[in-house]
Amino acid sequence: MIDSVHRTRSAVRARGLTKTFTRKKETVEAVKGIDLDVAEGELVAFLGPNGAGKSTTLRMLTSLLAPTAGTAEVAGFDVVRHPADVRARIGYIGQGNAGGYSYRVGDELLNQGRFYSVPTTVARRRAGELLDALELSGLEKRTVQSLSGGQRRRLDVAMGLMNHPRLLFLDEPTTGLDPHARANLWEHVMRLRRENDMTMLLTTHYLDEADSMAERIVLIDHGSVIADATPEALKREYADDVVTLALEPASEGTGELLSRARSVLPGHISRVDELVEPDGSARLVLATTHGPELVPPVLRSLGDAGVGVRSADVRAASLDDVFLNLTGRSLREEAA
Ligand SMILES: Nc1ncnc2c1ncn2[C@@H]1O[C@H](COP(=O)(O)OP(=O)(O)OP(=O)(O)O)[C@@H](O)[C@H]1O
Repeated sequence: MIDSVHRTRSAVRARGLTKTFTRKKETVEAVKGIDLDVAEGELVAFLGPNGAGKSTTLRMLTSLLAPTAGTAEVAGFDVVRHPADVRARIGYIGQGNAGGYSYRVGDELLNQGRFYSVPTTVARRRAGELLDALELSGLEKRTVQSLSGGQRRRLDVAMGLMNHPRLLFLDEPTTGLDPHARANLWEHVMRLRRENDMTMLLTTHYLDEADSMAERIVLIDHGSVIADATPEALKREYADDVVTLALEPASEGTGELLSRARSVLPGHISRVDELVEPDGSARLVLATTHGPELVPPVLRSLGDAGVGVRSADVRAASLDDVFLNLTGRSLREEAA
């Protein structure tokens, strides 16, 4: 009972959060009045194209950047009026590597502890625990510049956790890492999250990462929230699975075959497209909310009507489809 009350407390609450940058004569409306609630214990990902306003939002929530308008409370404190209270309770892992290149790994962690006023003996113990937890043991005496990209990013995470935060902000934690290093970093971060019961708010360009890691996705475009739900709900609401059926050739001709096939399809299909290859072979492309479940009844109906099916392929709805349907643009292409 107590736990459920505790869990529904708000870790982040923003209303009308706005940031306008003005430089010389240029004005950039980076964030346009975002409302956001993150409950304690949630893992929320900001997903959006370059320049959407994700980092600017994160920097306002971590008190690093003053909003132009609107309010935000983080860990119960107003980010403008009580920035020190906010910073004492959060960890922030920015886009760039935090470690000073010529400093030693161990010293960087102790310096970070000092920055958060963690007593030295506690900081030493904490640094040791984090080095172990993030597979950095034995590297204390190495300089930051001698670490691999993945090790450096793990050091960033360790630095962000020196003050034992319950709320962690990560700005593109895995950008630039190879798939193995990305998976490795996530494994560590998720374990530390479980062990420390942390709330997490992160930004990412990687659709697969947001899809598999985030409990909730806040889709941001041009400084505004365009959707906010679980990955499953977003895909159900804004995208379809695509079922492609390659048909067996028939003597009656491709046009007649396709119209006979179409006429027996079950009702709950959002869209049917026909593809005819140069060699005359035909495919039906069906957009539907429940692709895998649609295949058996479609095969039965086509079979009963004497339409042979050579192969069936189901492509599950993706977050890129969601973004495409909401904005007309592909996140995958913009990221590339
Ligand atoms: N200090 C600044 N001065 C002027 N404009 C800025 C500044 N910081 C960000 N911007 C602009 O604000 C907009 C939002 O930038 P922001 O970095 O928040 O986007 P983002 O979604 O995090 O992008 P990315 O995924 O590329 O990091 C962009 O148009 C950017 O050029």
